[in-house]
Amino acid sequence: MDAADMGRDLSNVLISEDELQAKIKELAGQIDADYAGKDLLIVGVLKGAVMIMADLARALHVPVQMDWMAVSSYGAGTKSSGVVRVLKDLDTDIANRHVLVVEDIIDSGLTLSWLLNNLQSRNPASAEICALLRKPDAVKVPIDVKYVGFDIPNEFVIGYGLDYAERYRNLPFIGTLAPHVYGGE
Ligand SMILES: O=P(O)(O)OC[C@H]1O[C@H](OP(=O)(O)OP(=O)(O)O)[C@H](O)[C@@H]1O
Ligand code: HPA
Ligand SMILES: [Mg+2]
Repeated sequence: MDAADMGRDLSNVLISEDELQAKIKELAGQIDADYAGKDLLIVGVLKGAVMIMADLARALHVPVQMDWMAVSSYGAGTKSSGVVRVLKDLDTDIANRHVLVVEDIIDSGLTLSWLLNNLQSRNPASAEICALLRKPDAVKVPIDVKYVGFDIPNEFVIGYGLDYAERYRNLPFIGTLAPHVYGGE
């Protein structure tokens, strides 16, 4: 796929690279203040959270350790299957640790609600969520999110870690997908 193909697949740019980076600095400032003097473990949820984890971690000033979980509920489609599968568990024992889960998006909320329950059963000192994007109109399970970057409309988005059928993750901005790509009008 070349740049022209990529351009035709995009419907529009929802959040620019500059807006993303400014928001990440703002979130990092809040996290720095809240976790000052604490030992923080940030947990990225593969694969969508790779970009936000990499940029957020570099914007933080508090010392952190990084770990990763891989879960999948979307497979290759644009709808959550509702079934969360753990593809890779943490390497770290999180008992008595301050844990901040870093996610690219809360859509239905099914993934994070399941994940938070799972992590809480391991007795961390605290477990909070930082999500770059949230779709308020799509949420099916209420989730207590401490840090949110942007509330966005209920449309399928791509870029900055977010994929459609494993593509577009490397776009540096968030865009919406043209309906022709996934079989719409
Ligand atoms: O709130 P929900 O409706 O549960 O959707 C959010 C989840 O779906 C996506 O993951 P996906 O299963 O596509 O895996 P990926 O990160 O590897 O793309 C996204 O990265 C979140 O983890
Ligand atoms: N885009 C990409 N992946 C997703 C989305 C989305 O809008 N919602 C949940 N996973
Ligand atoms: Mg996905």
